[in-house]
Amino acid sequence: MPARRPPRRPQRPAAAPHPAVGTELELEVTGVAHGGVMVARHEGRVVFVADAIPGERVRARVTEAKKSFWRADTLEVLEASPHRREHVWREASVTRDPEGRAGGAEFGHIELAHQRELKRQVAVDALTRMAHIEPADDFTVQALPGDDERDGTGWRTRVRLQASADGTVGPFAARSHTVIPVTSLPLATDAIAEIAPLATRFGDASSVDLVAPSKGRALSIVTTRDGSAPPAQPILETVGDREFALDALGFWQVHRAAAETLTAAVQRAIDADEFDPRAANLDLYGGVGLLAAAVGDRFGQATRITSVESYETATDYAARNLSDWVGARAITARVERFVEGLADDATAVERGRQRAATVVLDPPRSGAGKAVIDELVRTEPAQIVYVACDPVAFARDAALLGAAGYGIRSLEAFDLFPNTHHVELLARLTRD
Ligand SMILES: C[S@@+](CC[C@H](N)C(=O)[O-])C[C@H]1O[C@@H](n2cnc3c(N)ncnc32)[C@H](O)[C@@H]1O
Repeated sequence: MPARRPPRRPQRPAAAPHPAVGTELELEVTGVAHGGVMVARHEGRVVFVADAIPGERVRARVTEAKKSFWRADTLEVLEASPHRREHVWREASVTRDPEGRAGGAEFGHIELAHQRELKRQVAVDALTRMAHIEPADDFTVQALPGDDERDGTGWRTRVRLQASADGTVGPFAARSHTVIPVTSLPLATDAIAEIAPLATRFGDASSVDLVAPSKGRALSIVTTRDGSAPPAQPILETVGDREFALDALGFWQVHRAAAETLTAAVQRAIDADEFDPRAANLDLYGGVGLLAAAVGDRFGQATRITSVESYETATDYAARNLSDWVGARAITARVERFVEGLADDATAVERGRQRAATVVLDPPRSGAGKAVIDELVRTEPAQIVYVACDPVAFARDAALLGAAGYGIRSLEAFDLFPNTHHVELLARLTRD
């Protein structure tokens, strides 16, 4: 007997867009929010506005209408902020139709020093509101070497171009997956700009990655639509005198000066009096071992440290990159699995080593999260150095750490992503 098909569910009609979507508003922009958008109000409701600056009056079109907030795109600047300037990327300018603006440079219309001030405000707001931590009065977002001279351009050593159905490549539009053809990539390093195939059509590509390592020539790697992985390409990055091997498409800090800046900042953050080279020191979310090497280079040959990373290829490279330290090892694991039961399953000797440990953690944008923080604090490490690429996720984790008795002893912020809204924080935490 043929199998009976279940009766078809009546199809739900597609929800009609909210009547506000598409309407135009005049808005007074009053502040900055997380995520590269500014804050305004319309009839008491918060509207997050793209391509504006606090202090401006703009005409904007509503793109999304939720119960508690709306989103809008700036169409025209009616009263400009003194911090407004011509966008560093012509193809992302507010003078274009919002759907045709290139994404990835959402602060490019703001003077560089003021971008950093807005990033500082976002970080301070997240930390005070979510973690009840008040950064010191002199807390600022620090520029990386060379950025002021180039107005925050020429720093990206990695660029992904997306391919549209007709083979045109370019960045996605600011808030959609529409590929925008562009004639330049101002945030990219000169080496990438030179090889960028912006006028080429790629018949069967889904994306083209451009990678400019600090050693060797820049590479262009095509990923095809059939989903097959491009062949592995080992590259070398240098940080001071140290070399790191990695796969061209593996994680590496994107700004040309970021690896050096974070190495120095991690070395500076660790309190030598709290550091024990024989302890069960950890480098969580370790990539190819950049920050474990920073620890090893500061504290010498006898340093014991375990670098934990989920991507096996990166761990293989990390093992190689950390071979100078006999006490260093790299293991492939998800951090949440690695820390699970770490304290409970340890012997008394191991517990002593855990309590004496320095833990460096550098999670992805979503942060480490409750499960990881809860297990980590059960090991009671002597100090935690948290490298964060998202201030809100960091504030969430800092609140959990605070509840477990770990307070922030030092805090720095770096403008690793000029002309975008992103900011990097680096904090050292110890028990009260
Ligand atoms: C922000 S990167 C930092 C890498 C390294 N610390 C560096 O500075 O080069 C985060 C790394 O965490 C890895 N990762 C992401 N989620 C993970 C997880 N749940 N467990 C372990 N590693 C993870 C990624 O593959 C990436 O290499």
